[in-house]
Amino acid sequence: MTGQPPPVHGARVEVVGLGASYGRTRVLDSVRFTVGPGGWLAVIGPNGSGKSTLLRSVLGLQRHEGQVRIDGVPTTGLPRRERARLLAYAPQLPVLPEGISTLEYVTLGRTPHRPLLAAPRRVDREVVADVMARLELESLADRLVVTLSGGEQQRAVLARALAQRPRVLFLDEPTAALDLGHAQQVLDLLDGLRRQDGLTVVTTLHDLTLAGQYADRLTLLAGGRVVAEGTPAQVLTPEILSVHYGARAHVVSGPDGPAVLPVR
Ligand SMILES: Nc1ncnc2c1ncn2[C@@H]1O[C@H](COP(=O)(O)OP(=O)(O)OP(=O)(O)O)[C@@H](O)[C@H]1O
Repeated sequence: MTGQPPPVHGARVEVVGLGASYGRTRVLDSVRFTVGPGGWLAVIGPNGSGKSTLLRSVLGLQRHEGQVRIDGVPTTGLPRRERARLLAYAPQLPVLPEGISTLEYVTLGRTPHRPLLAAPRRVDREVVADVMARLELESLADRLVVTLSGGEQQRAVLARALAQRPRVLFLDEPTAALDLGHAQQVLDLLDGLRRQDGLTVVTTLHDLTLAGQYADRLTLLAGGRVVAEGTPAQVLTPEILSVHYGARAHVVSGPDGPAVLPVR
């Protein structure tokens, strides 16, 4: 492990009246949530409920209505570079560039912080080395990033987002391609960053047990609307899972939050 990079401080994210459509099909309506510095909000919901569209809208990557404020400042007025210094995003299905190494790919995360076309500075190299060590990517540094396995690519995408040293991190299904140990490693890393540095974390998560054990608030989307929100224990109930997922499940409470056990 290398020396600690300078700390970042999380920001408050407020989303009000968010709506989005694809053509004439409305996929998000009147969505609102707030997450404070150091908070971890997991957006959950069945397939097609609008989770990815919500993240993309909040990041300004998608046409939408409504307002997104970071520390009270509407993001619509923020220059793109300033927005990239505040907010980082790891998409569910990233398109990785051909012909560049994993190290070069992760270093792209430093772009918003350094002068255009300038070579990486010492601080950039230190931040990149730190996140690559934390995500066990050092031995893959020289491999073409497109040749990594699915789970290795997912860790590289997360490393690039962390190298950005954002104040808010948006992750779409960050553990989808990871085995259980690597999923816990990534979630523990995020948990450490939010507790130590106050990084604000917003993730979508299909694994409801992991969502319940790591996030401090859950927002449940169904049909593009918020149908439940609160602490994991408030949202992860057998009734809510039955109504909105059509799922049969027991919910077992544990010291780190509820665990969802599917019932045959
Ligand atoms: N580019 C698009 N054009 C048309 N419809 C789209 C497009 N992208 C998404 N949709 C639709 O919008 C709805 C919400 O999709 P979205 O990907 O946001 O859901 P999700 O909750 O992230 O789903 P999943 O859990 O399956 O990843 C779905 O009905 C989807 O089919």
